[in-house]
Amino acid sequence: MSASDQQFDLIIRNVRIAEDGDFVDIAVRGDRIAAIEPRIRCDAVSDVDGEGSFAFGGFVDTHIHLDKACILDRCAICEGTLSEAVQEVAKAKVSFKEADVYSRAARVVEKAISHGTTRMRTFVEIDPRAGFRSFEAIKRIRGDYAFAIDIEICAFAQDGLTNEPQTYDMLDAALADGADLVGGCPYTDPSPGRHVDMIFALASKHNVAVDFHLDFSLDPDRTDLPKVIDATLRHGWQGRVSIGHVTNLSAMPQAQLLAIADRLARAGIALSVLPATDLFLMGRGQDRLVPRGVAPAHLLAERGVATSIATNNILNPFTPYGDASLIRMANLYANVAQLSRDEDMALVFDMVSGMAAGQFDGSTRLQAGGEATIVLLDSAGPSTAVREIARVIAGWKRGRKSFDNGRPMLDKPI
Ligand SMILES: O=c1cc[nH]c(=O)[nH]1
Repeated sequence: MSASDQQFDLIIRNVRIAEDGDFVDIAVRGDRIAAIEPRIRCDAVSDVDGEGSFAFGGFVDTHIHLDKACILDRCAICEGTLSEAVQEVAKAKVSFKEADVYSRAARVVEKAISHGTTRMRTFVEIDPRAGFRSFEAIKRIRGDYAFAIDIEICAFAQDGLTNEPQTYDMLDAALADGADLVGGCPYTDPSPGRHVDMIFALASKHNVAVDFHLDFSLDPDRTDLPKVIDATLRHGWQGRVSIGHVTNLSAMPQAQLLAIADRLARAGIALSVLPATDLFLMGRGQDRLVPRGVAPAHLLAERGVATSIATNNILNPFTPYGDASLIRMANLYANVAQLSRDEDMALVFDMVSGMAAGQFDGSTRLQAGGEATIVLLDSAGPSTAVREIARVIAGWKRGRKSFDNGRPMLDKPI
């Protein structure tokens, strides 16, 4: 039966769902897409003119730290190094209160929603300094903003495990109390190999995915990656492991890089690249020709590695900038990676949308029968959106309008 003459809750007319594609209408009933067809004749409770915009399933942020966002006023940045950032946040989190974490995280989540993000994975530090206060706050954020965004909580050991065994028990408790997955950071632990094993022990016990901050240096020979690959294969965790940063990939000869890409693809390990942080923290100590330190995710994606570009930190010593915009991150990555072809732009768009969603077992493809989570961009399609940092117009989560940025209006003199 054609969609015409049927009754829908929502119809969004005159949108494209592919670069420069034909215009279609998207009809929604309840929380599902009922039809995507040209010129649907129907009655709908809400009838929206998409005015030629590009419709897709929303941006997916695979790696963000909501708990320590917006704390520039509490931290010093003198060196701009990784170790300074870790130490400054370790000091600051001692005095984090639940209400304070909630209000800073809410500020960032609301920005992310208005920038078209419909899913995110947030790390939350759980250790003797942070206690469970950040975790409790972020659980409330997850519930309160579920109308617009799906938030995954990764219980995270930022400051080591073997040096602080209490953290292990706290992560264990968080995983029993609503954390979705577990995250580790081998490079801050005196025993990185043991750290990797402890994180996998928690993942096995709770049957959850794992996400590591990994290899944050420019030394290709200093790496914990083989340990993570071995543990992934040993535990049969293919498709359930992500690694973030891995900045040393940017310092490798291409043959070595591609060999690693093939190993990652075979082990089903996904890579998140965080350009804003990596550009800020890498290459300190050089007064000229500062290295970029951003892993070339597009080259790994071409070898079959699931890759994503994410925002990471916002307004703290790891990244003293940020607005939680993934289309801005995509544009930054394309610029840093010196990309120019349409197909590369489309790949970069995929790394903040469809391919990123794959890391969560999800999809952002708009299709009849699929979830009616829809975001409109002022663009002819993905490639153009990355080039131009397309304006985000409005979005619906499971069929319900979740935000509307309105249309810009020029007031020309008459
Ligand atoms: O260890 C790290 C590196 C980057 N960003 C973090 O939050 N932690």
